[in-house]
Amino acid sequence: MGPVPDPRFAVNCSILLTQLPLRARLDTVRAAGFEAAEFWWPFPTATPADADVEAFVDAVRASGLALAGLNLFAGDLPAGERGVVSWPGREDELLASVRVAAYVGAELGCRRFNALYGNRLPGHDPAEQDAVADHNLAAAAAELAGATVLLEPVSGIDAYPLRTAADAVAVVDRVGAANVGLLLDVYHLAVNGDDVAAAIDRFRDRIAHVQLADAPGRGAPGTGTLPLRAWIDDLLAGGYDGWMALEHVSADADPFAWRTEGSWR
Ligand SMILES: O=C(O)C(=O)CO
Repeated sequence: MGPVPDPRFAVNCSILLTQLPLRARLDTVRAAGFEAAEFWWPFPTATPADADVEAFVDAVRASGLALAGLNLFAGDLPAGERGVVSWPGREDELLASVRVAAYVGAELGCRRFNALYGNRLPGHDPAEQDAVADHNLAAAAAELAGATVLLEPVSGIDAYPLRTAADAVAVVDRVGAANVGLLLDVYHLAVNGDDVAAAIDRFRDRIAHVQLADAPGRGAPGTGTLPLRAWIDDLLAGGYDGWMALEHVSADADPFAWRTEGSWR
């Protein structure tokens, strides 16, 4: 085996540098030497005005950054919602956001779209929600042909049913579309008690995107106890050549200082 290549880090601009307006945020990321950014759904509703979509596309394009990933509409995140993919009655919103994402992807060359599954709803049969999810994911995968729809295990929300890499891969298998893959967010997996090294080993060929933060605290690499360096090296040595998005919080003036401080494992 040859030398392990350097990771290609992207920056999640929905969690980092959010004190800055969009253009300044993107320019800061570019000036720090990154070549890509990613976003959670960047609009207040699933059906943004054309002018808002164009403003977003223009801002990313003007920054010179690639768009590494985009979440589909996921409901009210601050209120604890994490997606509408499995929510009966929200199909039109989800699919409207898929069409917007397809447009943004075509404009900016983005090929990774994260479809947050949605919390379990009181009074609804989980099987009914899973059937809604299967239908929506198949439709999203068809609309986003040529790109990949991602499924992400998430921590911190008890009602969110995808906790481990195996949970997400089970949905990938159920849907059965070739362009649905696993979003390996090592922070969420570790917080949920999943064995991240084993998940990388077992699901290597299903991993379509990677996100990084340390735990506890969801801080920058080196602020917690996770062996991020070892997991990154394992992914790279195993042939993963996609973006690894920094999806951590930071109150530091320079949220990227850890890269040169050598303090991360
Ligand atoms: O809601 C979160 O924490 C996410 O990571 C969404 O992608």
